[in-house]
Amino acid sequence: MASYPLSTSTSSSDISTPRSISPSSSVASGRSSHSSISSSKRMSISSTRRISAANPMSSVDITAIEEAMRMANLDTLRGYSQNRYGEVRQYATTEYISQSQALGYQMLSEPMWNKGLSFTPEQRVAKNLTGLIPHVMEDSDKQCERALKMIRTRQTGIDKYLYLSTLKAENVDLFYRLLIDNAKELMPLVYTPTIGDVCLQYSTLYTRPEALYISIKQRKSIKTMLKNWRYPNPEICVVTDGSRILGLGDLGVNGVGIPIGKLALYTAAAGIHPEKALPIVLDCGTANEANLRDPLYLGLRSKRPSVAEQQEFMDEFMQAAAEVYPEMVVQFEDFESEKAFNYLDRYRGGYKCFNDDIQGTGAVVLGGYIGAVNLSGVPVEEQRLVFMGAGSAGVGVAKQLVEYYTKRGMTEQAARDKFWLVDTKGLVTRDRGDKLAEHKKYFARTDNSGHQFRTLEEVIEYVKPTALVGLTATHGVFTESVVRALKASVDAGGLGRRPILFPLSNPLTKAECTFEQAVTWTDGTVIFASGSPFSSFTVKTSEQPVTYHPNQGNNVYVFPGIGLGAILSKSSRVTDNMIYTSAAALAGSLNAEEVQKGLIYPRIERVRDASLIVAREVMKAARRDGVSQLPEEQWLEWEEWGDPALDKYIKARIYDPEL
Ligand SMILES: NC(=O)C1=CN([C@@H]2O[C@H](COP(=O)(O)OP(=O)(O)OC[C@H]3O[C@@H](n4cnc5c(N)ncnc54)[C@H](O)[C@@H]3O)[C@@H](O)[C@H]2O)C=CC1
Ligand SMILES: CC(=O)C(=O)O
Ligand SMILES: [Mg+2]
Repeated sequence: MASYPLSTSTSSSDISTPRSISPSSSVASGRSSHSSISSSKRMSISSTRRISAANPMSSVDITAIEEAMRMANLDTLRGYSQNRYGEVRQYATTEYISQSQALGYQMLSEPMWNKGLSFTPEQRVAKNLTGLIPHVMEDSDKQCERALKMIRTRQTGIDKYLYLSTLKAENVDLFYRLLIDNAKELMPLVYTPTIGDVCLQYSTLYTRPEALYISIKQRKSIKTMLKNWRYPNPEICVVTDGSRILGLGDLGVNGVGIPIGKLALYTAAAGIHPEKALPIVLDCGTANEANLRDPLYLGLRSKRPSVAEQQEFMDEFMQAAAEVYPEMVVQFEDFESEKAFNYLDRYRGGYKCFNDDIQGTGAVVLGGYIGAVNLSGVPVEEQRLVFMGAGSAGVGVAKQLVEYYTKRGMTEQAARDKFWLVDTKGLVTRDRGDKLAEHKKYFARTDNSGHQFRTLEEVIEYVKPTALVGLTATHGVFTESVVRALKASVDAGGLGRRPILFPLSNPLTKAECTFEQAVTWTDGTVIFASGSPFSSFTVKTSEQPVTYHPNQGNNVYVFPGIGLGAILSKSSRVTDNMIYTSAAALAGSLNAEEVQKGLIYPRIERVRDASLIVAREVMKAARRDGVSQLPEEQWLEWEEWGDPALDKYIKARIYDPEL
């Protein structure tokens, strides 16, 4: 057990000092005063000044606090202080019972400031923490070891998730240190697949708010609700209306687990500061009968209103968000297909926004496809792709791949002809007889000579594809006969060509087939990527066992870098080129070991490295498209020094938890 001598000297380094991100001059404003505080507990400006002068939180800028109070029209102060950016903000938790004790408890109860057992002796004395935490001082490794031990003793994914969630609510640095250093083990807990189970039960599991919950019933106060967010000036927001959560359907407000999880990955994978991440669920009711019947359900107990009314609400949200947080990039997540396409078209010209399911998924699959084609032995021009699923993800991916082909010089028509999309009614054709959703029309085939192909087997027999992509949210649709037919159609000439098989639906229970099935049914030749992670699979042979490694084809490899790139380049819009570039950057981010292993994505442990490369290239694309609002001199300087200068800029601005 580590021990240390207690010293009475105070440290010059203050925990509240900004660390890795450049200071901002913005201040919290517009908050209401808390008149319920008894007068004995109130602090006047002068007492604040006295506290600040007397105690070691000496970096607090009194002028800025006074300015914040003036703007908020406050005559009493309830715990304003500065965060790491130098921004003034309000403590939600502060009840000043006595100055000396309050300071220590504040440090421990504020998750962004709590350093657990890492507080140095100097900090413990300076912050009046002595006696409030055990004597031992531990580095981050030791504290992570304890947390990992606790996680591993828990039996279910949800129990592990709940432990992690509590940790995040208590000690943000420790949570992110743990997540970053143990990405392979822990990412499936805060993200897919476990987050799917969490969303299904969110209303029962709920213990504390972690997002903004904006209901259509309170649509006139969206701005007020946005301003009520705990931290000032968020830079990235992930918003859903819960209408298509992973492959689990309409979960209503329970879908909020997705924005929370995605933003945890923004921090872990791209170093967006946790204070700058804003998860939002727009509650418009739900079509989910089980939720509507659940007495514990936390959302509006009503069916969704008309599409037009939901759109009006979305219009109001987008306007309010841009007004309250003009710098914030908005990521649309898990909106049901029609809305997903509509909102992207509607807002992308006027706001800084992108759709992760359409554009992020398009980019991540393109990134993996580039590597997969190289491994397959089938030249890219000869590839023929069948997509099972023609929703926001299926169409988004197919369109991104069409762009890839056209950038390689193919005509748009020839590129489009490489794709056969299948949905619940069979091959999507112009003359199928049903009213095709708008987003499917682009890929509707006209070369079917009036014949309608109803099953995937029929489509494979007809198309003879080289690649099969699943985005159906339906487990088991890649049957043994389907996968064997794919293999046969790729390897018809016995040239050792390999099939590309991407069952991409989430969570794991919705994957179109498993990794083990894919390996077995293709005799180990498959090039495989799934949306949620599968384990490696070892086949025992008469000689020595052969282990096959799956890839995870999930938009987590691009959305954090797209968001970070858009933020750091101060982009006024998220352009198609920024999205496209993210795919190319991802494809180029594998290291030699990964290439040698036959992977098509970097190992998930390296997602942070990949995100930084993606962010850098997205920034450059923003500049090329004329949407970066960084000063021209800055870009000229980077041009002289090249990528290392830009990398340095990015690295200096990202969050790296220190304990
Ligand atoms: N790996 C990744 O990064 C991503 C994975 N996804 C996953 O993709 C899935 C689909 O998402 P969306 O396109 O947004 O959903 P969606 O509901 O818009 O589309 C689903 C499509 O699949 C079709 N479909 C459903 N069952 C089918 C069946 N048995 N046979 C043939 N077609 C069938 C539907 O007709 C529809 O065209 C979800 O599970 C989602 O989690 C989505 C985004 C990213
Ligand atoms: C990964 C993701 O965005 C989805 O499954 O919806
Ligand atoms: Mg999604």
